[in-house]
Amino acid sequence: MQTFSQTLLLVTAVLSLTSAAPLEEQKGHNFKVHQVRNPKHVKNGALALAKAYRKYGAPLPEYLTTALNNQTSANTKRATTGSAATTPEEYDSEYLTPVSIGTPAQTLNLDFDTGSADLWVFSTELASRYQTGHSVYSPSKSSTSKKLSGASWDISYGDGSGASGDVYTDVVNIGGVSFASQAVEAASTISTQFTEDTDNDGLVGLAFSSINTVSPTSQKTFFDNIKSSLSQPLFAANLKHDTSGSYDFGFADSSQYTGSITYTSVSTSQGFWQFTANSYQVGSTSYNTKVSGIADTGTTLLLLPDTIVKNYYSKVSGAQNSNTYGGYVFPCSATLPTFTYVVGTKSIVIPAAYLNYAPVTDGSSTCYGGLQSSAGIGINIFGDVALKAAYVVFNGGSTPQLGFATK
Ligand SMILES: C[C@@H](SC(=N)N)c1ccc(Cl)cc1
Ligand SMILES: C[C@@H](SC(=N)N)c1ccc(Cl)cc1
Repeated sequence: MQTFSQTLLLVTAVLSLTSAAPLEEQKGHNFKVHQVRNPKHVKNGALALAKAYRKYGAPLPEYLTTALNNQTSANTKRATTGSAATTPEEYDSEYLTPVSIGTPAQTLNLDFDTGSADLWVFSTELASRYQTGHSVYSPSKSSTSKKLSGASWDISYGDGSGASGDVYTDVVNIGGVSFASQAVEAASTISTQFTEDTDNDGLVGLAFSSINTVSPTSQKTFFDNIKSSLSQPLFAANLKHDTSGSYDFGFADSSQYTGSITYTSVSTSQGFWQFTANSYQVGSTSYNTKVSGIADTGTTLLLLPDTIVKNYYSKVSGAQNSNTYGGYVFPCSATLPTFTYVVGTKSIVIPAAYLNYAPVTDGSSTCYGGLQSSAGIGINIFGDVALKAAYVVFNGGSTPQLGFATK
């Protein structure tokens, strides 16, 4: 409810905002004075109004203080960006990225996984035989570690692997971007897939925090924690075949892709970066059918419906769906077609070489396909075989989106 004097003030303030008569008329003489509006000046009614209130020594009404505060937080320019090199294991089976944890920094090589939301690490809480050969997180050696009282975690992945343990908060730095109180999930148990993977020291979950497994209070991913401080609320995956690529935070690196980035909508309902490709191609044959799936850096292969997989391997002489090897195999000498998925109107072409994943066992002349069936999973998975053909932007803005560019 405004008093008369406040209304008077408001009227005065508004009048002071209206443009005054041109300077030359005001001064009476006729020489042309050419005023140039400051192109940089952003009109800001709330600020001008507040100035008028202050000029008359009147207290600011609540709505005005609120407006100014909202602007201040919005105007606080996000400043940070960062970039970390990510290096493929043999056959591009996974990509490992150095991450610094604690004070002094303990650097571990972690698997960035846009298909899960837990940051967990090999730790001193594991039986010593499982620590051998790994970099492990030792909370007791970090002056900034804090035990998250009563918290535990237990994760199972689609491939049947898993891990569990308790939780600390500590400073985590990735590619120069730091967060002081990141939930660091220390493993005290890990499955055989992890005990056998001697280079992987844990995972950084980059899916949505809604699927974090910490109990009783779920924790935020590193990306969720740093998002508001980034120049732009996004990260990008630039995975490559048989050589190091990068994870970029807060910016899309235009030196790393060609043409434009095509953005497409994301469903976060299952906690994943789920999107829909409009169509696909096997070689030059186009199939006009939509394919939904998740952008998942933590899964090695491209896992799609049987119909698509059958269309693909029908073009590969000697291909068969092997019970022995659990998927489509073919002679390593076979000529493979490319596989294309279309995001918006942008075609992402997966080179044939990426679709010859690896010999079924070292030295074999039978090779395992990079494209396999998603039957039984319940969701299609655009894993590394698909993502390493693109520069992929994971935009966590108010409406999350995925962006794809060729490179
Ligand atoms: C979503 C991924 S797991 C992950 N990226 N953390 C997945 C689910 C189910 C299967 Cl069968 C294989 C992989
Ligand atoms: C990301 C998860 S699940 C998956 N395989 N897609 C995982 C499990 C086991 C290892 Cl050794 C590495 C990664």
